[in-house]
Amino acid sequence: MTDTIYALASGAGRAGVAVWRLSGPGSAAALEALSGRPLPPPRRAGRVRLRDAAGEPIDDGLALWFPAPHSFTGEAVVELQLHGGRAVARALAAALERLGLRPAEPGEFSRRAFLAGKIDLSQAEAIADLVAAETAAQRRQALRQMEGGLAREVEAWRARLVGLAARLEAAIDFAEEDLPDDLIARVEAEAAALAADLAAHLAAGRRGEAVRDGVEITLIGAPNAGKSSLLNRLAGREAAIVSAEAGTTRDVIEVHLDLGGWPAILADTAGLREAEAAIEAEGVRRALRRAEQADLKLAVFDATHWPELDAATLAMIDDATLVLLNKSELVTAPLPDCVAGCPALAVSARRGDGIEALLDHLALALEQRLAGGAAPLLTRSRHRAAAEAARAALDGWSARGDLGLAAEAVRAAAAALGRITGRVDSEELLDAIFGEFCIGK
Ligand SMILES: Nc1nc2c(ncn2[C@@H]2O[C@H](COP(=O)(O)OP(=O)(O)OP(=O)(O)O)[C@@H](O)[C@H]2O)c(=O)[nH]1
Ligand SMILES: [K+]
Ligand SMILES: [Mg+2]
Repeated sequence: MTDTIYALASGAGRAGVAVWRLSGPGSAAALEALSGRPLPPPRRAGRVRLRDAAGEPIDDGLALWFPAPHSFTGEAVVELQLHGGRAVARALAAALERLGLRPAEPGEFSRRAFLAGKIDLSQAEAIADLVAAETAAQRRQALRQMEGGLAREVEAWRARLVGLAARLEAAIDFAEEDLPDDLIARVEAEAAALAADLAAHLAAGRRGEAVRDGVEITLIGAPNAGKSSLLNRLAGREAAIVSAEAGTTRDVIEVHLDLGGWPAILADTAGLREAEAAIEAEGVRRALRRAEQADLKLAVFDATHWPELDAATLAMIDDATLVLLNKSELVTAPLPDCVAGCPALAVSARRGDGIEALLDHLALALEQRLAGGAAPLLTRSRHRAAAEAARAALDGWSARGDLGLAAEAVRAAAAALGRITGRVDSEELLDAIFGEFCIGK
């Protein structure tokens, strides 16, 4: 028999209200035992006073009972709204464990919902994404997927593939001369159309992954150009150490930014120079590696040196670079708005000059990168791998050769797509997906 699990579903620590979730065959009996009263009517909040087995009061709150199968997990579920204190939490957990319930594993509620067929894998992933969403774009994307946007499309693709496989298999049973003339041509045209569809979704999926993960923006520049000061200014907090000493930053320091609703990960790096000390040299290596993988680079120069510019930084500039001339408040001569073919902004991390313009520029750059075209449905590398496998199975096959092999390729494509929604799955895959959830989800 399935065991009954419990978890604090809201954040731990002090809070006005904490939400607890119980799921499994023993959840209703646990509520009756703790409240000493009959269950409230299904899906209606009822006031409860909870006591442990010794009659010691635990808390006073609200309880909701969702009889199976009409619940999130498909099992009998009880939700409790109690006060969010540590002592209440400890007392309730102890009382539930005495009643035979056990703490839920991360993602276990969603896993049970998946196993009960309440949601598919892509929807389960979307729940985790929604909980982790930091920007409006991430929230919108996660909601679309949670409401079945990707699952519906995948099922439509699979249905088309299953139809093709059926026609190919029927054709195998025809004698060569009885094969309808255009059958093979029609099957091939349809498979090509589907492959093109997948290719379009794969291209859009790059945007989907970038929205989920955040666009990588990396600050580079000579020591003391003011990279860490700019990071702190953009983050609105002292995330990185700033000092007048050249070579202050060594490790890559990341902050998450919401740029006009679009997500970015801004990284501060060690100042570029021929470092003598081993630790700083390692910092410079990390800076270079990070800059290479960045979606967008912010090349920071000390404007007081203008028109002289640091050569190591200039060498890193490419068409995905924005030049920042920092410490502009110290300069009276006019500064350029273009450096080495890249747009340049005069800014002052110290006074805040030009920071609004910088934020606007970044928000626009992200919008150009992430918006436009159809809303992406593929949002994870896992989805991309499955869609790419399906497209590969459809690529370069021809029903003119061997009908059996062609049918096989079409079935392989359908199976690859099925992995997105969990039609074809393994324990391992489920562990990987649900393991990244927080407890109580
Ligand atoms: N006047 C002025 N000073 C600034 C400005 N931005 C940074 N500084 C100063 O420049 C010095 C270096 O700043 P950091 O932010 O540590 O520079 P960095 O580029 O991160 O330096 P490293 O980590 O050593 O590579 C500090 O003394 C800052 O206070 C600015 O806009 N104006
Ligand atoms: K410094
Ligand atoms: Mg620094």
